[in-house]
Amino acid sequence: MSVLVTGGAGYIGSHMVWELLDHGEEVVVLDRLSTGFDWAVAGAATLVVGDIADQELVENVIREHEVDSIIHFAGSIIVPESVSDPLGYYLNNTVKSRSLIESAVRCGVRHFIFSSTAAVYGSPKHFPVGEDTELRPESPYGTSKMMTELMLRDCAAAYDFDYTVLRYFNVSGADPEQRTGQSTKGATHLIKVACETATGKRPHMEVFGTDYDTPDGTCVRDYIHVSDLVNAHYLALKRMRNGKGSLVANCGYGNGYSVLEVINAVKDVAQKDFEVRVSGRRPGDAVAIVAEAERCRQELDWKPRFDDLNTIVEHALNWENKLARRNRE
Ligand SMILES: NC(=O)c1ccc[n+]([C@@H]2O[C@H](COP(=O)([O-])OP(=O)(O)OC[C@H]3O[C@@H](n4cnc5c(N)ncnc54)[C@H](O)[C@@H]3O)[C@@H](O)[C@H]2O)c1
Ligand SMILES: O=c1ccn([C@@H]2O[C@H](COP(=O)(O)OP(=O)(O)O[C@H]3O[C@H](CO)[C@@H](O)[C@H](O)[C@H]3O)[C@@H](O)[C@H]2O)c(=O)[nH]1
Repeated sequence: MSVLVTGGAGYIGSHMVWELLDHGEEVVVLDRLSTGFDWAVAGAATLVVGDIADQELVENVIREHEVDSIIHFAGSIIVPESVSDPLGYYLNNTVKSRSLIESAVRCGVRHFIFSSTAAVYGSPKHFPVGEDTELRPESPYGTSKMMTELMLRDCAAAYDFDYTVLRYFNVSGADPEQRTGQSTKGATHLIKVACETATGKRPHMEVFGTDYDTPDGTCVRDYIHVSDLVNAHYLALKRMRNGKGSLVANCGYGNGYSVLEVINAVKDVAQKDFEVRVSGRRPGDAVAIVAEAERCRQELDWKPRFDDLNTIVEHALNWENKLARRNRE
């Protein structure tokens, strides 16, 4: 029996592979290497290079590796890019997920975990945001993920199949042992960008909008350490294997930090000042979003280990320094 990790050469997927291997699971990764890297996949996992919508390939992999569960990370992830390329996002995130789900159903895969996002909520009026809040995505990215959630709900009702939808808030940090981290080229995520600026890879960075209705005028997010996030996936897998059925749960800590607070944390931890320029709002950005995180703790018995912004930043910086050393060698 093995677990198929789609997008396992990417940032979060490569951490998932280590989490599964650390728990003694057999792992097969399917990734087309569009934003991921073959070297990011742990050597003990099998890497198959290909697209999730190649049904012949996917179904062969499922049968050959006796896949009982799929953890589906593969997708396109940049909110503003989805605003300018909605068709690309609906294709890669929605249409291709449908194809993967169909392959799973045809091959009798029993458990499916899906990377959803806080972006399905848009900018909710009340905080923290519980799972039963109305879904009102404000970007094609969020809508593309919401549509996949709905397909999973309907498929679980029709076929012999359980699913877990995990709605991630802002994923950041890196493996504390530095076995993997975020290596994305041309990264757009705030903590990654700030760490690249702190380590001199970028001359300066920008703050997108200081005129929001928030305490310091910048957007507020709930940053979750990637190692805690992938641990929630492992617990969700165990829960489904124990016959507990389908689940939709937020993955965040319930703490909101503004863009400026995050940048200051990076400056403090790196002990470095760097240039920060103020620019206009970025299309598709929600104003503020913070998770109600109780369901994940209760249903999965999830006990986060890195719920601390400075620790997240420290691990992200360690990985950035490792990448910089690697590039110099
Ligand atoms: N990073 C975050 O803050 C965040 C937050 C919420 C949800 N998510 C979701 O988590 C998942 C993983 O995100 P990430 O940050 O690791 O991104 P990433 O870009 O590092 O990883 C995505 C991986 O999927 C692969 N991929 C993309 N399309 C594919 C396809 N059609 N077939 C095969 N492989 C394909 C890419 O090569 C890459 O390795 C995504 O689904 C994303 O929407 C991420
Ligand atoms: O150089 C930068 C980068 C970001 N930001 C701001 O920082 C905040 C966070 O942005 P970012 O790190 O890009 O994350 P989000 O746009 O919130 O989206 C992330 O978090 C979502 C969940 O909340 C996921 O679904 C997405 O995949 C993931 O990209 C936003 O207000 C951005 O405008 C800046 O001001 N400057």
